[in-house]
Amino acid sequence: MSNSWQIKVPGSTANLGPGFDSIGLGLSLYLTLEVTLQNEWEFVHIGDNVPSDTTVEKHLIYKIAQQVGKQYNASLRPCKVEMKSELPLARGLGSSAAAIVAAIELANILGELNLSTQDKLNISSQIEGHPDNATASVLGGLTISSMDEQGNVDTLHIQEMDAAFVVFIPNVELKTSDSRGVLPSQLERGYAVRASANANMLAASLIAKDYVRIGRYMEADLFHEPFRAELIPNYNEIHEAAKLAGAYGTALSGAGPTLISIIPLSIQGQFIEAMKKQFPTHQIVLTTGASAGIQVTTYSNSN
Ligand SMILES: Nc1ncnc2c1ncn2[C@@H]1O[C@H](COP(=O)(O)OP(=O)(O)O)[C@@H](O)[C@H]1O
Ligand SMILES: N[C@@H](CCOP(=O)(O)O)C(=O)O
Repeated sequence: MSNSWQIKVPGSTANLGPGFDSIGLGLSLYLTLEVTLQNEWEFVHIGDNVPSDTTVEKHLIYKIAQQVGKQYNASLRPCKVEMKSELPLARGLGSSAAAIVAAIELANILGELNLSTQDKLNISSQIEGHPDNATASVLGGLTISSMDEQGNVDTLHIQEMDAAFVVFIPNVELKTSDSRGVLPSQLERGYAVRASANANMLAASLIAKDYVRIGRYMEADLFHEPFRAELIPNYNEIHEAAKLAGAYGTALSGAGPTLISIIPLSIQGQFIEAMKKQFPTHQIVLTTGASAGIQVTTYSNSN
């Protein structure tokens, strides 16, 4: 019988501009949990990018895992969870969605729930409130989704993107809830129609792999970026510099404050070098789409 597992979940960038609350892309930056059965629950945090508090009862991963266990009338075997992460918190790289997806997988293992992929998509998107990050963390790759009022998620999953991505992470946090707080509750119809047309063109360009158009429409959002831009350090400067250095386009990553550029694979080295010189206070990271979503490795007990 197994007594330890590794759960590895990719972070994600949501929206890609006008795909607000719908489009997500898994990134090759990971949250990793090493799980070992023991008599009591325990969380051990390793390195940066993890909350400073490790109290079991308040831990997001513990709370979500218990909530999911309860939903399926299953009790979870206690365990030690050693957690490390490449996803800075509250920066728009889907750390909360990755944590929720990891917690659902944890409940799935410890409660022997036998969840299907569709169950994981539905539960994680319902908890997040929108399916963009959660579906990308579950499946990897690019996801285009809609969630109905009952919380049923329909996702179209596109695996490969022939481009690289560069994230510009500022040294400040911005909670997704705060960044959603500046959005208007209503949009005038003509404005909403233009916003929706840009989102349609982004989705069509992603499926057609028309990278020039992908870049153009990533920069044509009307749903959220116009209202969030003033919260984002160097919003205009990074857009302009990235375009001059050869990016197809740049958008807010999720709710921000990170910005993300999509660039041709051929210019990766020179692009990073130029951006690091121009934005020395940002952490600038070259990444790619994650080819896989949740990955579970089971270690069998030799005793
Ligand atoms: N691995 C984790 N373990 C526990 N809590 C986490 C983890 N990752 C994220 N969180 C919680 O989620 C919050 C960030 O969520 P959010 O504001 O939605 O930003 P993000 O864009 O990073 O998802 C953190 O401040 C923390 O409370
Ligand atoms: N569609 C959401 C995405 C939030 O992503 P996060 O990575 O910032 O949590 C939004 O734009 O609010």
